[in-house]
Amino acid sequence: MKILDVKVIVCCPGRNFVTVKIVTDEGVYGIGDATLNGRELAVASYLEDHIAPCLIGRDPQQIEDIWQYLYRGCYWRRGAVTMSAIAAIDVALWDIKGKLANMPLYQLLGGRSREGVMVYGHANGADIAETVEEVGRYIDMGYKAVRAQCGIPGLPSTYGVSGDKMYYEPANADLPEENIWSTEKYLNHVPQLFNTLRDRYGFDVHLLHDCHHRLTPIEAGRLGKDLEPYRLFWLEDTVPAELQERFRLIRQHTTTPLAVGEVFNSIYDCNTLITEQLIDYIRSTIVHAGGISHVRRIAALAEIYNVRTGFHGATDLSPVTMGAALHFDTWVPNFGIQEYMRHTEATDDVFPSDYYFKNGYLHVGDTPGHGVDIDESLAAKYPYQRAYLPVNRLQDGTLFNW
Ligand SMILES: O=C(O)C(=O)C[C@H](O)[C@H](O)CO
Ligand SMILES: [Mg+2]
Repeated sequence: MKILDVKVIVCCPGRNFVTVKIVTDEGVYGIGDATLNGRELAVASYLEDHIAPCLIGRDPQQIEDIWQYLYRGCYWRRGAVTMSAIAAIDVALWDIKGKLANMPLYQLLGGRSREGVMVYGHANGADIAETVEEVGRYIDMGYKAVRAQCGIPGLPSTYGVSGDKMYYEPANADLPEENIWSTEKYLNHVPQLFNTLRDRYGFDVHLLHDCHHRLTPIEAGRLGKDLEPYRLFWLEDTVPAELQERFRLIRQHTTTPLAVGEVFNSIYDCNTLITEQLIDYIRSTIVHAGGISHVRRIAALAEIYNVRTGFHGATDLSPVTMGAALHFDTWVPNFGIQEYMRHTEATDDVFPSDYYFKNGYLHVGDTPGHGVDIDESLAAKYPYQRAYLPVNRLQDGTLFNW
C-alpha cells in the first residue's frame, strides 16, 4: 500500500481549521487535524511544502517509522508548528490503520477501559451571579463537571468570558485585540465565585477553573490555598510552564489539584512536572503534541506518577481531534477528564462524526478509525479568514500573558 496524496484543507466554518487528508493507492484515506489557533497557515505550509513531498510513495501502515522520520528527520525538533504538523499526519495514519483493521481506534489502542468519557463544559458570566446561573444550566444539561470563569470587577474583559454562552472563540480579530489585566483584582475575586458556587450547588458537581498562565508561583500558591475549602477538580494553567520547576513552589503551598499542558508539544515540556509529581493532570492534546503516537508516551509516563489525562478540548481543536481524543480517552488507563467546548453547527456539518453527548459523558461510535470525516465541498464554502488570539497588557501598559 502506498500514499498517493497528502491534501491540506484550510477552512473557516465559524473559525479556521487546518485538516490533512492522506489518500492511499487502495482508496482508503485518513483524516488529521493540524489547527494551531492564530498560526494556522504556518502549519499548512509546513505540511504542504515540507512534509507532503517526503510522504508520497511511503507505506501508510508504517506509522511509527513515519513519525520518527518526521521528528528525527526534521533536525529542528519540536515546537508547536512542527508537532502539530506531525500530529495531523500521525492521526490520519491511525485513522487509515483503523479502517484497514475494520476497528474503531479505541479497540486498536487496547480496548475499552470505560463506558463513557466524562467531560467538562464551560460556564461563564459577566459577574458572579450570571456565572452561578450558567453553572446551574450546565448541571441541568447533565454535566458532572463544569469550568467556571467570570468577569472581574474593574476589568473590561477577561479570559473565558463570552457573550455566547454555548460557544467561545477567543481568536476574534484580524489583528490581535488588546485586553487589560490586573492580577490583584483577579485574586480578590475568584475565591468569592467558588464560595458562592459551593453554597448554591454543594460538592456533588466537579468545579474547575483556568488561570490561563497569569500568575507567579507564589500567587498561584495563594490562590490554590484560598480555593482549598471549595475542593476544585483542578486549577489550570496557573503559571506559564516553560520553566517546569516553577511548580515546586506552588506545590509547597496548596493541595488544590493542578492541571497544565495545553500549550505543550512534547514529553520534554512536561517530564519534570510529571516525574516530580508537580501536577495532577496533563492537558497536552493529540493535535499539538505529536499525535496519538507521542501522547501515548506522555500518558504512559504520567501513569507511573499518578498523573491523569485531561485533554484540551477548546473550539479551536477540530472535531477530528475531539474524535481521536475520545478514542484515546476511552482506552487510556489513567484517564482524568475531557474538555468539551461545543463547535458551531457549521463546523459539525463540515466534520461529520459519530460521537455523542449523553448525561455528562461523551461516547465514541464504532466506526472504523476515529469516526470523523471532512466534507470537502462544504469546507470549500468557508475560506480562511485571518484571526488572532488577543494580547494582554497590565493596567500600566506592560505586555503580559494572555
Ligand atoms: O480551553 C482552554 O482551557 C483554553 O485555555 C483555551 C485556549 O485559550 C484556546 O485553545 C487558545 O486557542
Ligand atoms: Mg486553558
